[in-house]
Amino acid sequence: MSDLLVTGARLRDGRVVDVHVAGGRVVAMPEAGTGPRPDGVPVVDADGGLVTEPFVDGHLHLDKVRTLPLAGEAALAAYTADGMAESAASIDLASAVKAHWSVDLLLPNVREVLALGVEHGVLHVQAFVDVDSAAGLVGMEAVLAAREEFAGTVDVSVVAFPQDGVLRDPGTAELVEAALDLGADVVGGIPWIEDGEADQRAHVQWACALAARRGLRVAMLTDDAPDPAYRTTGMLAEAMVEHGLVGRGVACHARALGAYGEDDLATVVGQARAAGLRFVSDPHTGGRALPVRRLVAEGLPVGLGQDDVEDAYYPFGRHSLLEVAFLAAHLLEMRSAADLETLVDLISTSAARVLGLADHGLRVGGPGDLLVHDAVRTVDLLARHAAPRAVVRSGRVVAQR
Ligand SMILES: O=c1cc[nH]c(=O)[nH]1
Repeated sequence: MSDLLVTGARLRDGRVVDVHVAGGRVVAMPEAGTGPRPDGVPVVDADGGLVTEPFVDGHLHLDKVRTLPLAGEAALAAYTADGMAESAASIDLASAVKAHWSVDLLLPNVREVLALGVEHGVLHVQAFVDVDSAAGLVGMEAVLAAREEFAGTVDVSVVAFPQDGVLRDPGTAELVEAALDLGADVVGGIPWIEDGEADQRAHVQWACALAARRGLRVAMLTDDAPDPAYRTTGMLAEAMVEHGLVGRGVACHARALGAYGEDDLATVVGQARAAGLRFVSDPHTGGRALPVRRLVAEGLPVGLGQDDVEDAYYPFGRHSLLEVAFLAAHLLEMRSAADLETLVDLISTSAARVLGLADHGLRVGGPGDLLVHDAVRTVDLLARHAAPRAVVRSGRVVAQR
């Protein structure tokens, strides 16, 4: 909990202020150069550059980061990903390499990618961690250890994620319970990969009942294929209402919604609103994306996520949410001035709403967490998608260029 003065900070609404942080909280934001200058307090001069909230990664498979070398050439060959077959191929490949997993193998990768995120201003992560018959609790142990190491700098919300299904992979339900006992804080799900609608519904019901019983949130990968026959996003919304989880659920990917006709899409939007369902899209890692612009216009909370970093699903990734937003500007056709502001919201304030982060936001009384950028205009922030000049957590500079 430190004191800091950030001078010449350009806010996204155009005001240029000095940000005074005391005891790790923002205590004043007067017009630049007008407030008292406290003695002996470290100063970061933003010099008229944009200052934003920290970035929030709503969806990262943190256990798998940098495991692409294990999957090898076969994974590269499967990267044509735009459909059901390819996505399923990635799941099978990623599953096969788990036989080689150990905490010693995974933990250095997890650390490196969290540290890379800090350099890029990512201070909140919703981490999906496989718990299934192939991985057991190995990935969970590695990620929980890293969460401990980064406490105070990065907040990692850990999802116990049954990557290979619950009905398809017997024993997984028990492993998810064990992961929650170890310290995972969100019940995960991937209903769309179960065999047929009845099993998909049973998967959603199991996860929501478990979350309700333990007083937790749910976060699921729904309908991760461009096939309008998939219906698990609506199933999730309905089950959230049924189990008293209103406002406590996140659907990631939901790519099938991009293939729905207007009537079906309107139905899911209505169900999501009633359930307080939030969305995370990662348009760069796969084919046809969730209709983000439409969901934002409907007032539903949406965030973007990195999804994967150098694994069987995606060969790139620097854990840079500005890079993700830059790619989304192309893939979602969002390049007007208003769209660019929305994209920055999707990796900061709006993503914080998706994860239910109460203590996020650059304001007097808020946390002393902020990013100082070189860019002066939002368009330059996205065009350069560079690491921030300074990354500040609770008034402490945790990364600097
Ligand atoms: O199911 C999925 C999709 C993307 N990345 C994963 O790790 N799993």
